[in-house]
Amino acid sequence: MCMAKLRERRFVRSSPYVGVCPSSLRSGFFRMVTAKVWVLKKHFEGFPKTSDFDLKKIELPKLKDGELLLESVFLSVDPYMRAYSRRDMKEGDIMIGTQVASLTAYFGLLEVCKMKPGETVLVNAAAGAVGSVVGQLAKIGGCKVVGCAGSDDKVAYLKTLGFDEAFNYKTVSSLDEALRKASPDGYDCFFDNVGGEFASIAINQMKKYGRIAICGAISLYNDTVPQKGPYTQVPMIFKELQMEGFIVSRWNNRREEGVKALLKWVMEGKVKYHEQVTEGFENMPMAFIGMLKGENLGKAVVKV
Ligand SMILES: NC(=O)C1=CN([C@@H]2O[C@H](COP(=O)(O)OP(=O)(O)OC[C@H]3O[C@@H](n4cnc5c(N)ncnc54)[C@H](OP(=O)(O)O)[C@@H]3O)[C@@H](O)[C@H]2O)C=CC1
Ligand SMILES: C/C=C/C(C)=O
Repeated sequence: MCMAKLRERRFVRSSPYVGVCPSSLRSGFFRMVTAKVWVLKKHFEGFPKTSDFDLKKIELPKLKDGELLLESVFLSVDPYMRAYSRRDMKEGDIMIGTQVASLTAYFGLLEVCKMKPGETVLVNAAAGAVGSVVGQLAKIGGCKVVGCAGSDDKVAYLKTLGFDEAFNYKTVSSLDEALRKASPDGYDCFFDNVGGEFASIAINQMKKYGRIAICGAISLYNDTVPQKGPYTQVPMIFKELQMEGFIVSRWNNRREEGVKALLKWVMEGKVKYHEQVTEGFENMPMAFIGMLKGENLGKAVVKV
């Protein structure tokens, strides 16, 4: 997701850079633009480091017909920043790039988990952008919601959002016990943002015919060596579970429906959100790394 201000028509460019911020416009016939860019210097080895990125200044190529120049206002610290152009825009207009966080929760819960009123929904990374919306949508849908997150403050936040049960997965003595205590009858739906060990344990506590939406696997993204079991085939068979991975863009043709529904709930106060704002384009790698470490509450964004 990005929010950008239209500075000049005729320029919109996908680039190999992690983040681009046009910083100055030189007047004159050719209107050359310099921009600050974060360049991925080196592919991550294990957990990303600030030294993997380089901040550079570049001169952007001249605009071509049909292109727009966008100046970033807010950037998201996840890898799917996009911009789209509209012919009827004028200088100074604000454009919103692809939004995925809340739509991911909406379509994942409705279409993959197929939640029904009265069911019990489990979500991990629950205080983050996707997870916090999953929990609130499941409440709107008449479900019991169990969430877990990585700090006591985040757990307290989940309670303010209406989660029925919440726990700190980093401090519980047994994840298995914590999940059982939160829902002794097990789980109908599991919205998995984390994968790995958490998912293996949770899958054992699914109810018969439970549905598991594999949204993300953040506990695995920075592994240099693939993690091994415990393996989940046996509970999958005997509980007759359905597990489905998904990418939110599957429902691009229903974005308007999702955005309208979510906006209505936000306006009605039924869906609350929090933004973790890092100030300054220069701090983008730190914001990204901080998000991976769990320093964000809600959606992590950078105010350029
Ligand atoms: N399938 C799709 O179309 C999409 C998938 N995603 C996925 O959804 C998930 C959530 O994304 P998003 O909401 O943007 O990010 P979040 O805002 O949830 O931020 C990431 C959070 O993950 C938690 N986390 C990090 N490492 C671990 C770990 N080892 N174990 C458990 N929790 C961990 C941290 O919270 P804590 O303090 O609780 O540990 C951190 O705050 C990601 O896996 C992402 O890849 C996102 C968008 C679209
Ligand atoms: C579109 C985003 C995908 C993941 C897995 O984060």
